[in-house]
This record gives sequence, structure tokens and C-alpha cells, in this order.
Amino acid sequence: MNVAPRLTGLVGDTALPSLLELDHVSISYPTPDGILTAVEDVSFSIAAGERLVLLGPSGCGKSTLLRAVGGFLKPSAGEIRMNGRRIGAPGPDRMTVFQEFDQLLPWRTVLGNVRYALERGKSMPRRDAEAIARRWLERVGLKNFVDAFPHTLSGGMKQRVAIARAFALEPALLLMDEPFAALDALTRRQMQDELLKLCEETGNTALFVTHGIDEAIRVGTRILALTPHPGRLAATFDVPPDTRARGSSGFGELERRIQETVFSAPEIDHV
Ligand SMILES: Nc1ncnc2c1ncn2[C@@H]1O[C@H](COP(=O)(O)OP(=O)(O)OP(=O)(O)O)[C@@H](O)[C@H]1O
Repeated sequence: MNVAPRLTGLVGDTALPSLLELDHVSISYPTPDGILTAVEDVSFSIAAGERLVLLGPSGCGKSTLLRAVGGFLKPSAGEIRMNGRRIGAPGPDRMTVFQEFDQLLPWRTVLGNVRYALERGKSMPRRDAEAIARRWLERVGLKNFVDAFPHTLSGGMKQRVAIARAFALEPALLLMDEPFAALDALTRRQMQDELLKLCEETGNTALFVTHGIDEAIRVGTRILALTPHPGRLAATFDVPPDTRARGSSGFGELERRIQETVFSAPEIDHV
């Protein structure tokens, strides 16, 4: 367990240059009762090819951090950098998959949703965008549903479209905000395995938010545990690849250490 934050991503024993760096980031919201500090003094980095998981109890600021990395929120202190440059706004180098099933455009077909993202995000001609969209939809098992509209799909299928859309844009960083939380356990497990396979095949870098320890170990190469209210870094854990290969029955020791950290983290009052 490493308690100190690191500004150089480490994969195994090899120091790699960081793709994303959070440098003493705090994020606050104005509320009718005053300023609410959601995240306080968080520093970490992600190296290319890593899948970093932010793990912590509900309300600890995981989504807030993800939104700030997405460029939708500005830190009240500290800095977020991609490839050494400060993040100021959303960009096609960061694509987010959200938990909500309504993240697709309801008036466009499955194919239209992915194609449109490529046309807009990458200024791609329609024919090229359509070819890439079809390829990704086939890859996530939706070849026979390209002409369907989102409201006719199951929750899992909608998330597959959102995942296909995100991967199709080839962002430098994939942001995943509990994308499987609203799915039944069986579908969630299947989708975790599919996501893992896609990430490993493409070498994509991902920042994944969850409050499930089992999910964190399954999808992540490294886990950052946050304290409750306001979110601060409690500890980081490397997930050895053989842990995943053993399946959830083999998560024992790591799961126990994470559980101890997450549940023994002190409750800190809002500032
Ligand atoms: N727009 C907002 N305005 C005011 N407070 C907010 C806003 N969004 C989030 N918060 C507060 O910031 C804190 C962190 O919220 P956030 O959604 O980031 O937590 P989380 O760890 O992602 O929770 P969950 O796992 O339940 O999604 C919470 O106390 C929440 O009430």
C-alpha cells in the first residue's frame, strides 16, 4: 500500500511519463449554506495504458473529480494537466461514459449516435464516420441493432452504445463514471469483462469511478481509495494482473486491505 501520492505514473516497476496529472486539487461547490468542499488536496497521476480506479463511499467526490478531469468543472485550488498542459475545457481527448442510460441522443439511431460523435468530435466525413461507427458497434455486439433507436434498447445495450461511441473517438483518456452501476449483477459482470478486453486490446488509458471494491479490482490496474467528505487520498493499491486472472475468489487479501482502508478512513467534516 502506498500512502503518498505520486506524480509519475508507475506500472509495475517502470516509471512512465504521466498522461494526466492532478496537482493538489481541491474542488468546492457554492450551496445555499455556504461553500461545500467536495474534494480536498488530491494529487495523483496516470501513465499511458493504466486503468486507474477512484474508489470511495457515496458522496466522497469521485464524480466531482471525474467531471473536473473532463473539463466540466474548474478546481478551486490546484491544477489538472493533460500531457503537461492545464485542462481548461472539455475536449475530444477525454470521453466520458456516464452511469445514466439517457446519455444517447434519443432522436438518432444507434449508428447515428456513434457516427454523429465522430462527425462532430473529429470533423470526419460522413462515410468514414459511418464505417468506423459500424466497426465499433460490431465490436460491442450490436451489429444487428444499428438502426434501432435508444428507447428500444436494454440498459446494457445502451451502455454498449455509449462505450462504442467513446472508444470510436479514440480519446487519449477514457472517463468512466460508474458505467455499470444501474445494471443487474450478471450484465455488470459481463460488461466489466468486455470493457477490460477492449481496454487491453486497444491499450486505452482509463479513469474509472466506482464504489464497489470488487469492480475496482476487476477493472483497474491501480486503485486510489478516497476518504469520505471531503474526498482526500487515503491510499493507493496496485492490482497485480494475476489477481484479476484468479477471479473474485482470488481477490481476498487485496480486497481485505482495501476494505480496511475505505472503512477505517476518518470522517472529515465539511470545511
Ligand atoms: N452541483 C453540486 N452542487 C452542490 N454540491 C454538490 C454538487 N455536486 C455534488 N455535490 C456534493 O459534492 C459531494 C461529492 O459529490 P460527488 O457526486 O462527487 O460524490 P461521489 O463520490 O461521486 O458520490 P456517488 O458515489 O454517490 O455518486 C457531495 O457532498 C455532493 O452532495
